Amino acid sequence: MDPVQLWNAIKEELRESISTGFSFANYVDTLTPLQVLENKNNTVTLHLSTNHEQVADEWLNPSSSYYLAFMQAAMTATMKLYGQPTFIVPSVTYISPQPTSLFEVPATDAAPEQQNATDTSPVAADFVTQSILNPEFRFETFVSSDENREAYAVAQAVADNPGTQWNPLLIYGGVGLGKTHLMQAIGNKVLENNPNAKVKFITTEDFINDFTEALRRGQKETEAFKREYRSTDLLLVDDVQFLAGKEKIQEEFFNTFNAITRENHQIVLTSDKLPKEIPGLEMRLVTRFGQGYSANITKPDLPTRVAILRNKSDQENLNIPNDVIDEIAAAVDTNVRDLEGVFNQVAGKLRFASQPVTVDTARDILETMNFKRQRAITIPIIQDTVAKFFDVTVQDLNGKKRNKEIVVPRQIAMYLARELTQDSLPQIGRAFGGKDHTTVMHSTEKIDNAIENDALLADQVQKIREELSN
Ligand SMILES: Nc1ncnc2c1ncn2[C@@H]1O[C@H](COP(=O)(O)OP(=O)(O)OP(=O)(O)O)[C@@H](O)[C@H]1O
Repeated sequence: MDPVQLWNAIKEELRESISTGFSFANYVDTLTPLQVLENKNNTVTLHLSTNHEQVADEWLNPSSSYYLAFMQAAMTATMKLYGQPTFIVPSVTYISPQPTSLFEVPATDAAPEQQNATDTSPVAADFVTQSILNPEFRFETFVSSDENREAYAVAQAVADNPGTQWNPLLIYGGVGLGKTHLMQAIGNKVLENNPNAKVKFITTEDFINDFTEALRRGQKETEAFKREYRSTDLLLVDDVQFLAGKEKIQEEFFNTFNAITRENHQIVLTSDKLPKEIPGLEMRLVTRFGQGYSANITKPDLPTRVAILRNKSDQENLNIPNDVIDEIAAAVDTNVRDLEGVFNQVAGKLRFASQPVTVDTARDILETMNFKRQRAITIPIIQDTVAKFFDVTVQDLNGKKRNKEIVVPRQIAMYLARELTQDSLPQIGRAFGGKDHTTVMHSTEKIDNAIENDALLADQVQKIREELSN
């Protein structure tokens, strides 16, 4: 969730309750969004900062705060707009005092160069985003599986020996699949090994905002921005696809990148796609981003989803029954974030409602959260249905027999697995007794052609499809 966007939405809500003018300008507009953290207990923490001690006091003391209740109400209303039944917790950090007193409006209109014309002392970059690592994002809490094994291994190698071989490390893949988790695990590990290391985690949006703000403030602040970023031992930048099409930012990013890697310091990037597929990313950045190691993370298959849920249940000492875990894992095949969302609801029921969680409870939760209540179609279900349809056994489908009575059903089962599940070719191959992905490819092509030319076979495939969807 983007902190700036979220904060803007909350501010819109706040306008309903806090009168615009004096109060709003002093207690709301003086807050800067830093980061949104999604917590385990189905809450979200919005980190805000202020340079004014009095403002921080107002938001941090529930007993004396006048506005906190309004803030809380605005946040809850906003999260509903986001379609999430989530509570949000504000966390306000007070960052070094500014020379202005609380109710003074800073003289932003004066040209910064004029203000500082004779002053040559360096300026602190205290306006840039503060780096906050989520302590939960560690290697120990990450479930390693076929879909992320390579990324997991190289991330560990980078954490143990930053700035050596894999620089930059780029982790890429779809939303909610663990890219940020792995990236921050590197940061946490590096800090564990060397608490004095300068580790900076930011989103690309933070980088853009910080640079824009530095430019707006003037030359000394721009220098301070450069010093701050270029002196990091480990720079972690999330979602570099958002650099797309921003020429001036890309130039600054390029220079930052070069300054850090020249010192043999480490950079880790995440992206939703490979750099060469990011439209509007300059060639020199495409080349730089690809010069270290690029590791892909793909969607977790069913056994991995089960393992992630089991792991979370154990970590939180919840003892969730296996059939409940299977039900959730089968229904939520989008990404790990969604999986965690459902898990948190179940965990909440166990903790706060102190009621046993059954498969029916899980189904209700899944339905409320718009996940299909019926079982997802998985490879074992397809194998079972196809085997019954052709009167062969699942062992035959997974075995090596080459007679036509077995080969055709096996190919049809692979074809349907490709069509009806999210599993990759290698995953399907493995599920059919450890076959190579080329065998799966060959089988799906064969059935594809046969459907065109063989009406009987096309009809059989259609009947199985219908059976599966019932
Ligand atoms: N393999 C895994 N083991 C344990 N937890 C995981 C795993 N993969 C993802 N998660 C959890 O899923 C949630 C989403 O992961 P994360 O924020 O790292 O996704 P992302 O790939 O960075 O997504 P986005 O592109 O939307 O930022 C986090 O709470 C993370 O801890």
